[in-house]
Amino acid sequence: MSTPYEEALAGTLIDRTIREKIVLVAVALPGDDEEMVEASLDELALLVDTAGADEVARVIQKRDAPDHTWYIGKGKVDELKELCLALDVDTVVFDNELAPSQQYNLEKLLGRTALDRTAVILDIFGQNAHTMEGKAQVELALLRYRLPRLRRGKNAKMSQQRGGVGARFGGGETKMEVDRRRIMRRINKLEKDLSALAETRALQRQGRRRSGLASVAIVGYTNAGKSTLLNQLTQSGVLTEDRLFATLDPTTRRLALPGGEPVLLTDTVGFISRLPHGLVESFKGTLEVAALADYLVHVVDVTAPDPEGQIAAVHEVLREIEASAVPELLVFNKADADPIAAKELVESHPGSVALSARTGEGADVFLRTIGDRLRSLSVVYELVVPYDRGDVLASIHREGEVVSVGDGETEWTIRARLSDASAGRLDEFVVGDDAPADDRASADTDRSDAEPSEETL
Ligand SMILES: Nc1nc2c(ncn2[C@@H]2O[C@H](COP(=O)(O)OP(=O)(O)OP(=O)(O)O)[C@@H](O)[C@H]2O)c(=O)[nH]1
Ligand SMILES: [Mg+2]
Repeated sequence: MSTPYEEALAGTLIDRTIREKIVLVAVALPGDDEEMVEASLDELALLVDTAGADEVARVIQKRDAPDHTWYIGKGKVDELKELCLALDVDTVVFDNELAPSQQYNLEKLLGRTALDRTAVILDIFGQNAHTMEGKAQVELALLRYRLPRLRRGKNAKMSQQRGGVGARFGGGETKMEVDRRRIMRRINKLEKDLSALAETRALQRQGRRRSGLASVAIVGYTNAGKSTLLNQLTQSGVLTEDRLFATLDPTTRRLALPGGEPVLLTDTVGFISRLPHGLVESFKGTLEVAALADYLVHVVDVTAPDPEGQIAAVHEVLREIEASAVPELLVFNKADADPIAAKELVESHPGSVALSARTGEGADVFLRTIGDRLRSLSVVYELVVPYDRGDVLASIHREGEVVSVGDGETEWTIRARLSDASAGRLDEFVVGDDAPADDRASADTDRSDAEPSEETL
């Protein structure tokens, strides 16, 4: 018996026995730079390839505005149909987001499946989710996408009979109402499950906070080398691939910084330009790791066609998930493949570092930098430590910067610059700090539920 997830993907998995032939379509609106439209289509071709199909042609139309009915002009749809017949094309994929009605009209006229960028991304996500939460998030996004498109089931017959990309988002028209109700019930169930998982995660997070470890999230454009970096630094066996969205499920590992201070490093899902809003919504559980981190390591691929554009796209997603306020360290990766580009990018982004996650070159500077950055977030705390707790004095020296040590009758009074995390861990010895009033309020709240505990992952 198949699980609901398998069922949700049943119409959605690529038929591996054929590689579908795909025509890519884009509309250039006034103000769109032609090169950018081409670059965006190159990326769409990569997405299509990752999903398991082949680009056989691309069509670009300049328009003042998208056509309400077809997105492109009617004349262009006719041309597109000719092209599909001539090249035996299975599916057309638009780089722009199609309204359900436009998708329906296009399929009716073309006699084959019409998809948009969002559908292709959803498809890749569907193939790459492995954990329970990842699968629930993907299924939710897929069902939300499919719901307003249910009626188009009878279209694109050819593609549906053959399976493949096109079959993925269709529904049976005869049982449309039944399907709709079923999907809505399933959406409700998934939303409930995901919010229960969010609660579990909040508890885990509380545990981590108590353990006092600073959290660092690795973010960046898809394929930038985030997982390779995590592996390089922590010898984890996270899957790395020259494919888009290889990672959907977050992995957290403990990493010791050069000063000895441990941090939690999390590798997570990559971003892309115009990441579908529905996916961001469904993946908020996974994405919140960035918003809640103490620091972001923003990995950029220096060999990408437009690294600056990718940085901007990542910043846009960070804004959408409310992670803009978290400080970031820009890391220019794949310096081994293009050292000159890496050097130029570092020069134009003061404070950034370059490295090769693959060879490890530059990792030492990176680690020192992130250590310094985390320390600079720190506050001067006053601690009272009994003379018989030399171990505590040693950890203060190791993790922070000691400003002064006063000797008392039975104890040292130490002023030291500590990260929030270290202060949390040393909570029982802290008697005061010089944080600004509101910071202190939040630091106190954070620490109020802290108790000395083993560091836990
Ligand atoms: N030359 C070179 N290739 C690298 C480097 N780091 C990563 N790569 C390659 O880039 C590709 C993507 O690496 P990943 O680590 O999977 O990238 P990611 O950012 O985790 O990608 P997603 O999880 O798909 O978003 C793989 O083929 C890596 O081998 C590097 O420093 N140099
Ligand atoms: Mg990855």
